[in-house]
Amino acid sequence: MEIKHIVLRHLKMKLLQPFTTSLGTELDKDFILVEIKSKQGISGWAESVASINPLYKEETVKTNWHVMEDFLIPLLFQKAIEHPDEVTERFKHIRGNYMAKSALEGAMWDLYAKEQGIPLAKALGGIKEKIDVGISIGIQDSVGQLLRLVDENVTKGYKRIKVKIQPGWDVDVIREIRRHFPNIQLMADANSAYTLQDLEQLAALDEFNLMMIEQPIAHDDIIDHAVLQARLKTPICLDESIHSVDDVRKAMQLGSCKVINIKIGRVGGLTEAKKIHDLCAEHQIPVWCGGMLEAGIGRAHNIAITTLPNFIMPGDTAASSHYWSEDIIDPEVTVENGVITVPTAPGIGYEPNRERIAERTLYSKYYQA
Ligand SMILES: O=C(O)CCC(=O)c1ccccc1C(=O)O
Ligand SMILES: [Mg+2]
Repeated sequence: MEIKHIVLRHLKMKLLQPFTTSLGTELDKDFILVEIKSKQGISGWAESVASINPLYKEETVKTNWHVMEDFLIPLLFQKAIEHPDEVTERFKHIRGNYMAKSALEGAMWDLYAKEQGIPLAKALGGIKEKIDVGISIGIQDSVGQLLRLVDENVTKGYKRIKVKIQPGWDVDVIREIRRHFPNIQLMADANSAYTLQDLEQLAALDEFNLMMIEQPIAHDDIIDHAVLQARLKTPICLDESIHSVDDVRKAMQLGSCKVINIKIGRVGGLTEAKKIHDLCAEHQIPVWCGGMLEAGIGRAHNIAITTLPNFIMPGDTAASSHYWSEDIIDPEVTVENGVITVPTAPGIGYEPNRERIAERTLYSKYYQA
């Protein structure tokens, strides 16, 4: 792959509904869109999942821009890259900054697949033509409102319902959902809202047959999670705590979880995501693809990685229309009865819509190789 230039764009998109978690409420989505153009005129695309505030993880739009501009892009320009796996190697000595690395690496993967003339899913070793998806529902003003949303999305066919929980919005809420929907695949995500002090409250969730509870305690912990998992029947799924295949190995060794949420951005890219997938498959740990309220290009990357065989559980990759009045790709991501048909065109398989991208761009900058 021969890079001609890289374009970074800061986009802002209005969410159709506010998204509330234990971390706060999101009304808009700010993100960096990466376009890497080759000398042959092909563009590889990816989104960074870093948001405007350092609430979910430390990275933000601004820190990503700084790290990409001052460190990662110069490294990409240093010498040619034959295969996207080399990007991870090239970035290895730069600590952390997973989302920044992942956005550039993902654009290189898209470019690579397009140069090969194959779908990104295939380039990654994916095998599924269709993927099952679920939906993530934020904290609501009332239980009645939440029940209406669960009903709406179960009716649409989503294969698994995830609800956000926090102290004061947990056991009673889950009990109500179960009373109305005894048989749905249901799970809860706490985004680190609890500590080991809340053991009783978390153990009270055991009677509701949840598929899993996601990241109940600290964002940087795998030790207390192991203590907690030993006391819970409900499987723990780690999200925030996992940045690498080594993190997963250690979490498995300690017994910190039974399921892994793979987010491409959180683990530094598709190459690392694949490694995590493979290690989990080897140890019969199911994985699923998390979401970060991505626009269409990030969504397309999530769809591609989900085609790998050990993505056994439905992911958070809902339809474009769940988030946006208009997405930035053609066609939009659509979900039929909880299933997405994986695109077969080369690369991410959806066409970025330059007009809509320009309308949503607050700032952009070119970097010449
Ligand atoms: O619909 C989605 O993209 C998933 C939404 C979601 O749960 C989420 C969104 C933003 C940040 C963190 C999380 C999470 O999985 O914890
Ligand atoms: Mg989560």
